[in-house]
Amino acid sequence: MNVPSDSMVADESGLRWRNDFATLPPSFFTRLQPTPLPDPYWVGRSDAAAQQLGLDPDWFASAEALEVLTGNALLPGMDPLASVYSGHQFGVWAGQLGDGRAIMLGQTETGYEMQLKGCGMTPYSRMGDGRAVLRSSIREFLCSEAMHSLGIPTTRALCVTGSDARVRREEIETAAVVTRTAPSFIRFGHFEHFWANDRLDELRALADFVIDRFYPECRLTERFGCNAYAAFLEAVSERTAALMAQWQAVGFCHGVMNTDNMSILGLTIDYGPFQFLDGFNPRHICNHSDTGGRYAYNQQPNVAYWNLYCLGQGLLPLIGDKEVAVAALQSYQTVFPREFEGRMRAKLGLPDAQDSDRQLIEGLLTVLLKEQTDWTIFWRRLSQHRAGANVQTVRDLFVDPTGIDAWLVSFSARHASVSPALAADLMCKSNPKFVLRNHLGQQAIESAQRKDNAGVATLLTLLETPFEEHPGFDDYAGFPPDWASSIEISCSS
Ligand SMILES: Nc1ncnc2c1ncn2[C@@H]1O[C@H](COP(=O)(O)OP(=O)(O)OP(=O)(O)O)[C@@H](O)[C@H]1O
Ligand SMILES: [Mg+2]
Repeated sequence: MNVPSDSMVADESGLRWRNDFATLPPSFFTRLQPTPLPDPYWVGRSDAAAQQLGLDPDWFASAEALEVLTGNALLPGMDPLASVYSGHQFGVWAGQLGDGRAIMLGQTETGYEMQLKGCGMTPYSRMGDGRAVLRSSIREFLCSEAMHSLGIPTTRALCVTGSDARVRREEIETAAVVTRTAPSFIRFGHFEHFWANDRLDELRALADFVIDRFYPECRLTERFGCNAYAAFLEAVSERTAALMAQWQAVGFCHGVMNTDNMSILGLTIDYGPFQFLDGFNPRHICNHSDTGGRYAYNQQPNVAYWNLYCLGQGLLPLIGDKEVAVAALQSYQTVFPREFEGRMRAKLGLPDAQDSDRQLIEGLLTVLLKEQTDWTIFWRRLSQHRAGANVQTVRDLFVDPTGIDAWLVSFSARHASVSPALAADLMCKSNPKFVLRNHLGQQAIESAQRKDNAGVATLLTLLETPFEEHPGFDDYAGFPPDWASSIEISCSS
């Protein structure tokens, strides 16, 4: 393996490396090298993510990139490390966790951390093997880029590489590595870790690190008696509320909302057993391991709030007053509904708010619930109807159209004062035609397991521009086939 050297010299990748996270005290991380995988091959690559990083396109296509992004070589200036965190899993304190299979290679000068997921064991691997399998890596890769293109805050994925190295799960599978990027991978669990271990100096160092880089406005607050840590908690809570509104509006189920999977920046992080809703079932549970439904679709906003309480508990020694910490969490209760209604209004093509909108939204959800109408297809057909298509395409989605007919009357009445062109445009930009349904991912995975990566590339193209029509690809925007309901996605990855 190459030895890293001079940190700020641009290398062949076109990037200059630094690592702000490594300036934190040594108790935050362990420096270590990824464990190589034999004979890596490309599975999927996102040129859009590469461009965001400022990565040289020729280098990204090179054999060296394949080795570096599998963890088999380092570029000069990379400073690989795994970080420690703790967390609550399924509502229970789980103690120390950490990057058990993820290693941060460094941070680009443009401000993105680059992390390999599945690149070998770390001191935080516990019983795990440090690896990720091909199927879960493809899902993470595609969904990261899909969410980004939907305008939903997320960690991104630069590429997936595979290897024939064998990995044991329920059965023998092959290994893969996803390269992820984000301004920071710090989670609520990082704060909980230093709180639980009574390491207040480190807790403060972490909070200051995050505030200075990502929430500098908290230093200027006059709220909470000029308490920057309380303002920080409030800001994280509001970002999280906004994220939850986006998840709910697009029908995204995360599946494992443990506090170690909650980003301090309000990003979607850790694509495991996620799913986009097919039919509208608010109680839908996407994670086969979640037998109690803790992370069901309709629980997500409440669970996020619960997780924010855990973060608040972790920050309490810095905030200094429990009542202030509780007050800092209060705005979640107004920001989430406000953001959710805003997102739903956009889906309905309404550029401004009226008091009756909540009723319109709730009325629609009741109608969709009755027959568990397909979430994505309904919204797309409604958008097309507003753009001029016959309303019958919407009515066809219902065995008994009585409810939707009544609702469409109030929808039309509400639209009487809205420009049709403006409404149609807003709806077509708010209601994607393409989302990463389980069966689409599954088909691409099965091809990739036979070393045919064309399906991954096709899906990536569609998901990168999910609001466009893509003539000829309607099959990817259709109803899930019957066999889709038998796909079981669990925590196994
Ligand atoms: N195969 C594995 N080897 C080592 N550690 C693992 C493995 N799978 C999961 N872990 C660790 O178990 C904990 C919980 O796993 P979880 O599924 O939430 O995370 P993950 O998918 O590995 O990673 P991330 O949250 O970074 O996307 C984390 O500390 C994670 O690093
Ligand atoms: Mg995780």
